[in-house]
Amino acid sequence: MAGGQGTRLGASQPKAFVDLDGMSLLEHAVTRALGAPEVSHVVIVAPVSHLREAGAIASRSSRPADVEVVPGGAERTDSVAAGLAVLRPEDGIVLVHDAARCLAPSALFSRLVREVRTGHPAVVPGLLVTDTIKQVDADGVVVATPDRARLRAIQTPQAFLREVLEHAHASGAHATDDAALVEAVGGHVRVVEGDRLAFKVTTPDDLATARRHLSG
Ligand SMILES: Nc1ccn([C@@H]2O[C@H](COP(=O)(O)OP(=O)(O)OP(=O)(O)O)[C@@H](O)[C@H]2O)c(=O)n1
Ligand SMILES: C[C@](O)(CO)[C@H](O)COP(=O)(O)O
Repeated sequence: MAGGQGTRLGASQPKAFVDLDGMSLLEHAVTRALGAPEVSHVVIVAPVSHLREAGAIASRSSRPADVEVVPGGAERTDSVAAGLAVLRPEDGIVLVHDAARCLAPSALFSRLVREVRTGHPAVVPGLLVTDTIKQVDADGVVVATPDRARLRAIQTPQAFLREVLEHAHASGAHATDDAALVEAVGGHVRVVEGDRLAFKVTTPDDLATARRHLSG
């Protein structure tokens, strides 16, 4: 998913096309996705304004025949739907990934596919939460302190049996992640150990963190 604008990053171009050590975030993400032997087809969902740039990334990737580009939609869910619409008949497991999580390693893609193959229809990576999280009302008054041991900070790639994800999207609902759509239609979503490198570049600080990771 590279169809967002990256408003919180505040760069002069959409976030996925911002440079990170000589390569855009999107190119880092595509390179790592293609590095997983289980990944046979990549669909880049890009802003209408950047279809050409996305096409160039597809062309210079390690497997250009397996990478295509489609225009995204207004919200992330619309962009995912645009990607689902061009899946190939043989695409049985779908990984939905954010270009913003550009350093998620190939091994994480492979591990998620393996989890789906062992019989879990929807598998997402998550990290233990290290802060105490409080639920507040509209006035900022605490209404609950959930048990931290039961909380996970969810990442991408998120892996699904294709029919499970298509069924969830057919509901027409919107959510910030695809697992929530599956949950909303009564599907079982399993959380497995995430990867610190799969953090999301949202703000300029996150971009600086990504640069530090790459430099050593
Ligand atoms: N209409 C959209 C919105 C988001 N995304 C993608 O979804 C991922 C996660 O979204 P986020 O980090 O929130 O990206 P943006 O929406 O671009 O950021 P912002 O909310 O700061 O504008 C990103 O890789 C983004 O490109 C997308 O494909 N289509
Ligand atoms: C899909 C996601 O990256 C999982 O953590 C996240 O929900 C995207 O949310 P955002 O609001 O678009 O940043």
